[in-house]
Amino acid sequence: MSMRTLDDLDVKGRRVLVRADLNVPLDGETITDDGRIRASVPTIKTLVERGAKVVVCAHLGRPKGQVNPKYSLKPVATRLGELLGQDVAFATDVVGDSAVSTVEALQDGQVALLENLRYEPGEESKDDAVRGEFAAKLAGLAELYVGDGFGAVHRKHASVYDVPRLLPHAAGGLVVAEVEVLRKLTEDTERPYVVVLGGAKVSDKLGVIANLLTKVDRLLIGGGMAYTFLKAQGHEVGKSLLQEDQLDQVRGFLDEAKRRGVELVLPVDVLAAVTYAPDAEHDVVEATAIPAEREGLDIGPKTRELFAAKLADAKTVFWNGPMGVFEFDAFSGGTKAVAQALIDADAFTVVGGGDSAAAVRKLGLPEDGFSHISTGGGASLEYLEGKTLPGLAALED
Ligand SMILES: Nc1ncnc2c1ncn2[C@@H]1O[C@H](COP(=O)(O)OP(=O)(O)O)[C@@H](O)[C@H]1O
Ligand SMILES: O=C(OP(=O)(O)O)[C@H](O)COP(=O)(O)O
Repeated sequence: MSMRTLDDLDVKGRRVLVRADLNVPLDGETITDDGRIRASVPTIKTLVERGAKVVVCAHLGRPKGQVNPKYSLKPVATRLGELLGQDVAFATDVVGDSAVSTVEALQDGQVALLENLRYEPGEESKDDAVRGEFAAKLAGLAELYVGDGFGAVHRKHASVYDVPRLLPHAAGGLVVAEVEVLRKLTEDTERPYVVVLGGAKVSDKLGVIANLLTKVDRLLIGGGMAYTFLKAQGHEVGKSLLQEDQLDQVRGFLDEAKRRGVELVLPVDVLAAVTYAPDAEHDVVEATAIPAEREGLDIGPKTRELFAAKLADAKTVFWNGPMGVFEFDAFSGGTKAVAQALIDADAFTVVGGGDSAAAVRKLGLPEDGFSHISTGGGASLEYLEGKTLPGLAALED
């Protein structure tokens, strides 16, 4: 795949729309981890230094086509300004009057951020015409496009897929760097190759498993992902996260893993809590005996040891998705144990995903203990499957 880079665009004095992934965790209006904003800074800085008028666009959370102040990018504009060392003008809509006037007021070397793309139903629409109409408005704000939101390149969304078809475009430095590392993971995979999956985006990420089973030697499943597997094996999971409509699919994965000789490793014990809260009363229980009124919020001590043992001899590891609700200290031990096992392994180790990367930082683990920390979880997983990602295909020459 060949993608044009920033060096192929003459940006001086021109309005450049940068699609970034600024989907950071928030506690109210406080950004709890700014990793994705930091990762977006080098491309924006390069454009500023080259005299572009930089129009950044991004999504935050999943507001589903509705304006919802809870998902405003305003706090992100402030943080981006601090990191860039210059003001970032904030447009209070995406393609409306505020966006148009904010962009028109930009001088060379200045930066603006548009409000959350996902306030607009056109951004994520499955209808090509609806998406196309919104894409045309967004493209109308700029003369050039830079795709740098690696964490969203697996989404066939207007800002990711359609806009680069309407404007001269290039890949930003973050996308180029991420693809380079992931390509290495697919091209020289030293074995054993172990993938660890967890997190909460269960329905999204179950889809990658069928394909991963053809590539990996071991698949360790923890986090919110594990309970659909335990239930598929016939165990009750109480109030734990569950994707009831995908149980048949998961039974298929269990059979397929057996047929292929892939070790699919599930939790043997969990921390079962009475409620979803930082100070929730909880006990360690067998994964096969979760009480009806409890929910599993972390993997238990035996599982931590089991997963560490399954990672000890790995030569290549990809990990996406926390093993538990790491945001609550009482349920962060499983994630910490798995992260430590990656650090200890003599392997090429890649961590991917906004929350997984945030967890590494929150838990005080050394970022240089991993070969690479990717900004994209779902995007990395789909790349590893060998899929063509819409946002990368759109950037190809
Ligand atoms: N057992 C669990 N029950 C509920 N939520 C969980 C559980 N384990 C992990 N999570 C949540 O998963 C979220 C991260 O999931 P996800 O978005 O899939 O990861 P990433 O952003 O790294 O790709 C975290 O907010 C974490 O609290
Ligand atoms: O957080 C993201 O992905 P990730 O959790 O898979 O790393 C990206 O910003 C994409 O967000 P989405 O999964 O709501 O499309």
